[in-house]
Amino acid sequence: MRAGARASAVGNYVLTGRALGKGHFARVEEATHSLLHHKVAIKVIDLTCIREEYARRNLHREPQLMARLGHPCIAALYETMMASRRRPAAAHTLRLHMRLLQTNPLLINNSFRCNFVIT
Ligand SMILES: Nc1ncnc2c1ncn2[C@@H]1O[C@H](COP(=O)(O)OP(=O)(O)OP(=O)(O)O)[C@@H](O)[C@H]1O
Repeated sequence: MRAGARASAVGNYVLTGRALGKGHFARVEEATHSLLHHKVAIKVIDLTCIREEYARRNLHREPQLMARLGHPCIAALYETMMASRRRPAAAHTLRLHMRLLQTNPLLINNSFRCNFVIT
């Protein structure tokens, strides 16, 4: 954990303070399960940044797809969680708890090809 950073918990997971990456609407952070001690990646999607009605309506498509897939190229999804700091009824983040990939998932080894199409 970074010097001066405070440990914060998401359910049973404690954020380690290590940022794994950043996408358009999300940041991805490393966390450790407080009882099982295994590490996961938590993708925190900021719902307040999503303005398009289409994107809001289809918010759960990514996790629904992830939950159906099992492949070494795709991080397994463990759990999803809607969260709000103040009002639980007005969730402002969607969190995806997934397998921590040890290498950058965007670097694809030339000797390995994914032979499937997601429709
Ligand atoms: N399961 C994971 N384990 C380790 N690092 C991860 C994992 N998932 C994502 N990351 C890191 O976080 C970065 C951002 O992930 P995210 O899924 O938000 O990005 P993206 O797909 O590139 O962006 P977007 O979905 O906004 O187009 C990735 O490029 C990767 O470096």
